[in-house]
Amino acid sequence: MKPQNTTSTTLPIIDLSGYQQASKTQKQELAMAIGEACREFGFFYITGHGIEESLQTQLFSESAKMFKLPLESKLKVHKKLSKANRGYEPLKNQTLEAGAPPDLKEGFYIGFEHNAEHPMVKANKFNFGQNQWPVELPDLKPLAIHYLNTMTTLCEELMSLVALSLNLSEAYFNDFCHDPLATLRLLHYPPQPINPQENEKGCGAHTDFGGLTLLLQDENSGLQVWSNKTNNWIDAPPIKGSYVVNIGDMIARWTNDQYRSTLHRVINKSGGERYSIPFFFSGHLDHEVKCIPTCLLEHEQPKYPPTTVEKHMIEMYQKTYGDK
Ligand SMILES: O=C(O)CCC(=O)C(=O)O
Ligand SMILES: [Fe+2]
Repeated sequence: MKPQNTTSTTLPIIDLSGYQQASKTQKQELAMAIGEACREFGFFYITGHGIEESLQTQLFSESAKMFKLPLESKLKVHKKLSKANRGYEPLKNQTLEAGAPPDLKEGFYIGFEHNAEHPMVKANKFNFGQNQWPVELPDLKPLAIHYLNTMTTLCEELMSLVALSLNLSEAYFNDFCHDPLATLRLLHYPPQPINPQENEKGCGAHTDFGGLTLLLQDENSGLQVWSNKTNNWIDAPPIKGSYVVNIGDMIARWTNDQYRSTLHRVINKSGGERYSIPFFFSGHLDHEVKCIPTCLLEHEQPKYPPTTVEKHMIEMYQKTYGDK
């Protein structure tokens, strides 16, 4: 159906250095660059984001240790034992591309460490609850929680730039950003088999469900992004220290697809083990997601009915996990 070769087109790289001290004009310039990338690709890299490389390296190191634990240890923290989808998911547990074989990846889900008294936990909100931590790795918890908090702040900044890029006030998405669902996912991809089943790959073609995804990759390529312009897959190779940022379904719904929630997939042809760490910023679960009036062009109708963050997230988990 779709050509399998990739082109050498590259995704834009946006340097956020100096964002904290940026003038209004400088913020507008950054916002313009983000807007352009969101319209054309729905994907871009960020550098100068302020997340220290040593933190990224430590997290990769803990992640590799976690996946190297005996299966028996990992199964003790299987995500099916958690009410909040936290913990380990074995290889081939999720099918991100409908009709394709299950994904050749294993993962580990981490969220904010809220206690049972937190209002969102008490209200049984989707994916709010306790984490599960492998006893063998005492350093993982403080590191991952610190990383989650830092990434959340970065996403708040990016959401205010997204707002500016749409000619909205910088604070437009503040309610969305309040008490958000934010998920860290440690991923491990074994090498692509020499004789894969038809359409079998690390991660099937999919769009991300939430607001923003910030992906940290190790040195191994594998991520490919669909380009509507060239009708082809574009490689998104790792750039040391950077994040690949992509727009999730909610921003596409808000903007009536002016900003793209773009298909992407992973084929780990590196020959070695590939590790990646996506951070999903999904926002406040009760937030309504419906077309922003100023994003509707003349004579256009909203393409998607209004929904809430929570409804959309539940629907997407059901779609990709089936009864698992
Ligand atoms: O591992 C990657 O490079 C991408 C992962 C991804 O797209 C996802 O988890 O949604
Ligand atoms: Fe994704």
